[in-house]
Amino acid sequence: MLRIAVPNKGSLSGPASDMLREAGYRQRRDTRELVLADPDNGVEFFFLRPRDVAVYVGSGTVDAGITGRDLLLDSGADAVEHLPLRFAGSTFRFAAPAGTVTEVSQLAGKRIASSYTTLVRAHLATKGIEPAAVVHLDGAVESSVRLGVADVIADVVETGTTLRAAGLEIFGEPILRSEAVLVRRTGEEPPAGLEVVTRRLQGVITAHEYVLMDYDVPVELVDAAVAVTPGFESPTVSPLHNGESAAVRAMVRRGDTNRVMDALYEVGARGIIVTSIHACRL
Ligand SMILES: Nc1ncnc2c1ncn2[C@@H]1O[C@H](COP(=O)(O)OP(=O)(O)OP(=O)(O)O)[C@@H](O)[C@H]1O
Ligand SMILES: O=P(O)(O)OC[C@H]1O[C@H](OP(=O)(O)OP(=O)(O)O)[C@H](O)[C@@H]1O
Ligand SMILES: [Mg+2]
Repeated sequence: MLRIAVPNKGSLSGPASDMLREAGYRQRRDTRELVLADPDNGVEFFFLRPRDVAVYVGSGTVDAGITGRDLLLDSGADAVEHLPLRFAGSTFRFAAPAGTVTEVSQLAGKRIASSYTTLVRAHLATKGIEPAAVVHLDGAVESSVRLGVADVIADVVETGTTLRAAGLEIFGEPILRSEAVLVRRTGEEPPAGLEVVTRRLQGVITAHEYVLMDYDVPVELVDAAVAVTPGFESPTVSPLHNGESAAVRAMVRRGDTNRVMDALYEVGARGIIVTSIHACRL
């Protein structure tokens, strides 16, 4: 059976299990369950700390796992990104009290607190900057400056709410753009069975990111309408019974739905209907 590590806690845990469930896999009902077999699909899930997932994958004790790109890079484990999963998006950034440190070059000689110290050290090394110290903290890193443990932090930023509440401001370019990722062991062929898991997860991502759009358009306007909705490969165009119009079906990015409907209406399409995709395999 393919062994897959899944975060047992934290912000990745819920969405990771939801995604696997949507891909047709059994997921645990009780958060105290540590292992769950899904024999029908030939997979066994191990619920592990998100920070440890890449370590298990790198050691070869599990075949693949879901973690954050930031956690993967910080772990230094022999694991590589296999598939970005498009949830838990965040940036990893430096921040300091307003006006104190405003450029990365000013980090020389400063104390920097983070839960991702390997990542921070590696980043500073590429810039040739030597800090006074890189202080490892487990969490609530935003409080470290006020409490006098550090001058600057490097932390996960999603909305920026936590930073603002702590009176901190980001500076410099993002150190990293992170999201949840499926990881596998470095330098090995993907293990047997991972291809099916990958295709299923890709199907879930596509079903979330795209909608199906149907519309009717006079035959002489089909080319203009199809230019607005080119679809994945090419849209399906079927003749209507009246012989004057065609029915068109195409996949459209969910975020573009209303702009595309406006454009189609302008072209002359009518009866535009948008449907969510429940599942797909491209
Ligand atoms: N607010 C957030 N938005 C998006 N991703 C986040 C957020 N907070 C943490 N993450 C991501 O979650 C992963 C860290 O998971 P981890 O469980 O260690 O911390 P957590 O989600 O902050 O949970 P906790 O602090 O409760 O242990 C990283 O990949 C990080 O980028
Ligand atoms: O930009 P925001 O939307 O505010 O989100 C980012 C915050 O969310 C996470 O914190 P969490 O609540 O998990 O606490 P932690 O620092 O103890 O991990 C992360 O570590 C940041 O602190
Ligand atoms: Mg956290």
